[in-house]
Amino acid sequence: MIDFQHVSKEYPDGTKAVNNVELHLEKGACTVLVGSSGCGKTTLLRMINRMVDPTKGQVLVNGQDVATADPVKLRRDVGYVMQGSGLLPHRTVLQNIQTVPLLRGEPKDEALRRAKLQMKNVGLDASMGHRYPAQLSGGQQQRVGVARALAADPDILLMDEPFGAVDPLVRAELQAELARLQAELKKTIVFVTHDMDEALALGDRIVVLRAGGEIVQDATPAELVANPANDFVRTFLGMADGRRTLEVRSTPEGQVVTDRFGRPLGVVGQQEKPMEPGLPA
Ligand SMILES: Nc1ncnc2c1ncn2[C@@H]1O[C@H](COP(=O)(O)OP(=O)(O)OP(=O)(O)O)[C@@H](O)[C@H]1O
Repeated sequence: MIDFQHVSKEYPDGTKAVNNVELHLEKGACTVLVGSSGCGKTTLLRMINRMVDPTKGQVLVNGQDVATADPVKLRRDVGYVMQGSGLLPHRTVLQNIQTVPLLRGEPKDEALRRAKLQMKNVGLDASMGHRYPAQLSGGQQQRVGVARALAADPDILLMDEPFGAVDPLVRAELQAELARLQAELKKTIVFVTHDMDEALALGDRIVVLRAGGEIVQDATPAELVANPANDFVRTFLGMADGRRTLEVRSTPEGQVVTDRFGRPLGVVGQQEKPMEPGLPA
């Protein structure tokens, strides 16, 4: 679906942001690029919709080199959500969400219908449609940002630290909403974060990067936690300090899951798992 082939980016001031990256992103999956500040995540993301052009190598979307695509059309066809939502301040919520459908020449009533549907999809009350972005909370603005990106019905959704500026509770809510939406929509999502918990919550695949856009590990969340490639990944996961090492302890009250200090975190799940499709009952 999206292929980075020997991709490098050197900015005009000589900064080597990304060096010889080889990466394949699956259609319909959420791939999270995770790594500390400045490791090249945003640079990689922006190469997909040509906000940044590589200095070497190629980025292919469905087999086509994006360098040969019209950048304006590409940006309309690829959804983009960023931190701080990037909403137009003098346009209402509904006007913001309708931007791309109207630019594409869709009839006004169809664009409005789609905008209202997307507001509902991201959990925004219809009454907010006529507010301006400054009249919304940070979390609500991010929801509008997601609705705006989805209103264009893109196959690909690029998300650059979209929930970075909201408090932890709202952030967890937004992550859960996105996971719910994605289970239904199956978009190809590329999600950038420096937060490993967020990566584990959302990623079908997680690509761990370090300085210079070097890929340290590309794995499913379970593989990453079970088999971190090296100390860098272990530290980034918080395994080096034991944060993810949980224990099951027997107590007079029953079995309890604790952290490495013995602090109770929860219990071992008792819920029945749904049967795999196709297996005999
Ligand atoms: N326009 C630019 N000109 C020069 N250097 C740049 C430019 N944009 C980014 N860089 C540099 O390229 C490197 C990678 O930046 P990038 O924004 O891709 O990293 P990041 O992993 O997304 O970081 P963050 O998590 O802080 O957003 C950094 O060293 C950054 O300073």
